[in-house]
Amino acid sequence: MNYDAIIIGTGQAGPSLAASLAKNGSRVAIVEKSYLGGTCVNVGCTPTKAYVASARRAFIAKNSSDLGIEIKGDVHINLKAIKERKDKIVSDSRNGLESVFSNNKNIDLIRGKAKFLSNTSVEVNGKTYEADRFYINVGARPRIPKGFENVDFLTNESILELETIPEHLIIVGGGYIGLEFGQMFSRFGSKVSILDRGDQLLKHEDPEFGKAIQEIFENEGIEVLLNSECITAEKNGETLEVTIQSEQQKNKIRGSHLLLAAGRLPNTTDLGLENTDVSLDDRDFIEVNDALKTKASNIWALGDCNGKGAFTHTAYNDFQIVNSHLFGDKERKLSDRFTCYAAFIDPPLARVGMNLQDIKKAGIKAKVASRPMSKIARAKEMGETQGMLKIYIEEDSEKILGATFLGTGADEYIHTIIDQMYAKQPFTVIRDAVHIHPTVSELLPTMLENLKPLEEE
Ligand SMILES: Cc1cc2nc3c(=O)[nH]c(=O)nc-3n(C[C@H](O)[C@H](O)[C@H](O)COP(=O)(O)OP(=O)(O)OC[C@H]3O[C@@H](n4cnc5c(N)ncnc54)[C@H](O)[C@@H]3O)c2cc1C
Ligand SMILES: NC(=O)c1ccc[n+]([C@@H]2O[C@H](COP(=O)([O-])OP(=O)(O)OC[C@H]3O[C@@H](n4cnc5c(N)ncnc54)[C@H](O)[C@@H]3O)[C@@H](O)[C@H]2O)c1
Repeated sequence: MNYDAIIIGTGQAGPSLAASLAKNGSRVAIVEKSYLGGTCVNVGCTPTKAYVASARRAFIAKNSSDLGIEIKGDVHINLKAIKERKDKIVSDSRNGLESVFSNNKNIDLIRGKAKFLSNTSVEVNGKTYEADRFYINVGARPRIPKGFENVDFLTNESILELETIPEHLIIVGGGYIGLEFGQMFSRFGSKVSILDRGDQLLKHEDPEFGKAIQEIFENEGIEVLLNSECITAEKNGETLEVTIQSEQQKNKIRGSHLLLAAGRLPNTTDLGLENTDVSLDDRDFIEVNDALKTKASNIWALGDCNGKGAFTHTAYNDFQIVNSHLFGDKERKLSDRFTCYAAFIDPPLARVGMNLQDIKKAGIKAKVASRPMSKIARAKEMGETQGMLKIYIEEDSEKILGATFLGTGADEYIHTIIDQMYAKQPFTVIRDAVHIHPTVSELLPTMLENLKPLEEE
């Protein structure tokens, strides 16, 4: 069977690209080996944020006496009902995608696992399909550390299938996945222990943010064990035992359930890429240029599998870049993208561009605007004063280098900074803007009136 283009994977870039190619007259096939919608829709952003919302309601129900709200009696957490709500949101999204494909006569959906036979052909379920161009959007999967293969562990996929709340959830990994699930299950009623081999939570953030999050988690009753390399696990009756190597000693921690949140690996090593000109880097990510083209002139790689981002918005932006080269002004490129993301813990941590460590490493002369949430009127009114805001400005250009916000609503007002960075305007534009009272955002101009040298941080 011959197509103009074949897309492998229905994650966050593939479906939009299929629709655009089809709209512009191409005959397209899109191959999917699992559920339509990929990680984000089925086992990533969508289900976890639905659970985060339930967990926050539970927390508020149990912890509002400081605002004069007392709930007498038990707050019951019904994980089965929480899961049913999540399943409905996920299946609505998945079904929406199914109908996009079935209603488009230029798109064939092929169910099965694709493997390249050459630069111009793939095999799916024993059948060969040829195309002029290929777009790889195969995503990533959980990394299972050595020593854990033979134990009954959970991943971000299986934990979302539980219908009863774990008594004691041990989590290996203090990154986004570990923290989001950790706080959520603690709020559902599990005892939670988060273990990381590093010396702080969220290793990509400045240490003060890792520390602040650790404090917030510990205040909620979550156990955080740092400098703890988890080397193996075994089952002893109903109990799971994880062996930890820390400071020359071996310890054991026991719990009822074990979640592995120890990073993700790209789905690139069983794709038959050895039959093509596509190359992988030393971490098995597909190597691409600024327009996401691989070393094969007719094959592009988008989303998590190219290692240029690990988020839904970066995968979708990859689609926008490729699409601009196909049907637009051909001007969009990877190197124009600023790193930005949020960890959807409560309060959320949101980040754009450089942090203090990055700036120091790059030797850039910079100033900082900062404010603790405890000095923000709206946060006080809401009773949510945990966290702090930092914005970094390059001294010479007056451009914003980056910001890290930890605080209520941070995942929304970080966009004030993101947009300003894309607008390539000096920080003085925000400094002189009038923001609405009472919001957290209204303090951003005030913060920028008080820049300090980095050394005073
Ligand atoms: C628990 C969790 C929470 C997350 N939360 C967020 C969040 O809040 N915000 C955010 O921005 N990001 C979040 N992410 C990350 C986000 O889900 C991913 O970055 C995003 O889904 C990547 O999209 P993608 O298109 O690259 O690949 P994916 O969405 O992973 O899609 C790849 C698809 O390709 C298919 N596939 C793979 N190999 C083949 C093959 N050989 N043949 C056919 N099909 C194949 C897979 O089955 C899959 O459907 C989260 C991730 C996890 C795990
Ligand atoms: N809010 C979001 O946008 C969001 C949410 C969840 C996941 N994600 C995506 O998923 C990706 C993966 O997330 P993740 O949290 O699994 O990975 P991560 O790389 O962010 O964190 C993994 C952590 O596990 C630790 N670790 C690994 N092996 C260990 C061991 N044997 N013992 C102790 N600690 C160990 C590492 O030190 C690291 O801190 C992220 O890069 C992110 O892009 C995004």
